[in-house]
Amino acid sequence: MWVGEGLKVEEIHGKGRGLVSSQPLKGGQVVLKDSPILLYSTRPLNPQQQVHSTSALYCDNCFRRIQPASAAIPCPSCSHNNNHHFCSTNCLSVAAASSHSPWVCQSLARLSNYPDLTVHQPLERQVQARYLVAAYNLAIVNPSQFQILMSLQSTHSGDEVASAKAAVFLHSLISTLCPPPTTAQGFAFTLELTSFLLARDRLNAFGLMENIRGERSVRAYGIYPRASLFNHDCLPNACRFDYVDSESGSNTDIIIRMIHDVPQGREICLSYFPVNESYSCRQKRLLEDYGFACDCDRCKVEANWSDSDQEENDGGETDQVEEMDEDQDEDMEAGEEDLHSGDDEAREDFPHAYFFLRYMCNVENCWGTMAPLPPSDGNSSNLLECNVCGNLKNEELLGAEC
Ligand SMILES: C[S@@+](CC[C@H](N)C(=O)[O-])C[C@H]1O[C@@H](n2cnc3c(N)ncnc32)[C@H](O)[C@@H]1O
Repeated sequence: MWVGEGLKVEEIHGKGRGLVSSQPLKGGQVVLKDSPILLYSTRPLNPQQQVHSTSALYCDNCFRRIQPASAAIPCPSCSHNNNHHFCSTNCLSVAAASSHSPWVCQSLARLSNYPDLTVHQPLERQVQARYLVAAYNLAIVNPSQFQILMSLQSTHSGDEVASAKAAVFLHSLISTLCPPPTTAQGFAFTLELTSFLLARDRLNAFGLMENIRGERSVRAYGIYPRASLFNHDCLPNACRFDYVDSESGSNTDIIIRMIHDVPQGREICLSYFPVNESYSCRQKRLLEDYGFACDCDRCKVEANWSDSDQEENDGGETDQVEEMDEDQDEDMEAGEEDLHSGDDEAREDFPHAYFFLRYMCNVENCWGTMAPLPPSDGNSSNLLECNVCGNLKNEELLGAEC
């Protein structure tokens, strides 16, 4: 499979498949642009349960914010319960032929009127129901993309009893209220398939984020088959950008850019969550949500920290970053060799301080990761962009800012 500029798929010991650089890569270089095969909203199924009455309205096809909300075009089939909206007639007709087919429309309407799901279950279950409807719809409208979904990693993780219960509940609900049409080729609607689909979602979904008045939430989840091949590292060398509110026709694509230079043959990894999380939180999340114990270089170092070191770092490592000796920054260049170099005591205790100083966004409570803008004419850019808030920072001014 061709995955992206300068990347190849390899089996990585203990991790399954992963992506490795097939040539030296430069900081800021775009190594992958990927389109979703599936997108689904995180809104409650019943609009009356929207947590904030002021919550933004998104197009149910392209997931751009609809502004003003009065410009929204309701789906003519489910407008009676005011459930699904589009930003244009084009999005409405594209969705009607794909992600918002008559079966989806009917299924979501039935599910939204079912209190056992919408009142007595957590929001997470309703979002899983949306995902299952989207996945079974994919099997009907685009069997080849459904096969791609089926090829993604699906090892079970976390609380297996709770996951099995959720699968039984959702499967029986869909079987009763809205079974997928039996005409669909290439899949059998079984409890086993439902539970594998849920596991694939847990391990592979990327969140398209929203930031309203500093409060971050996920507006939609997407399955990006090539980006799903990136393994996790707590000190990633690449990070993900999306520009979902942009006017571009491919606004739901995600872009993976290199954070710094890496040589050929190095595994390229993302962090599956903000890099400021403490060692214990990271280990817990990775085990519960992704089914593995992380043994990356950063975890190896932090595993030896004392409890007081851990506590000091819980809730954000920025304090330590701010305390870092500025000389360290001057000593080091952006290249990966430098990130792993250093033999003084401070670097052994906290060799990744440099990473936080340089590549973590310094906007309050953002915790985004910064990567240089794409190089032009083979020259790396001095401007770093935050993948959460879009803040730009000039590398040359880094010392002055800190
Ligand atoms: C999004 S998938 C990544 C691609 C996956 N390795 C594959 O073969 O398709 C996430 C899964 O990859 C594995 N994985 C990712 N990062 C890992 C790491 N640092 N150590 C061990 N396993 C990892 C875990 O099984 C995790 O649930």
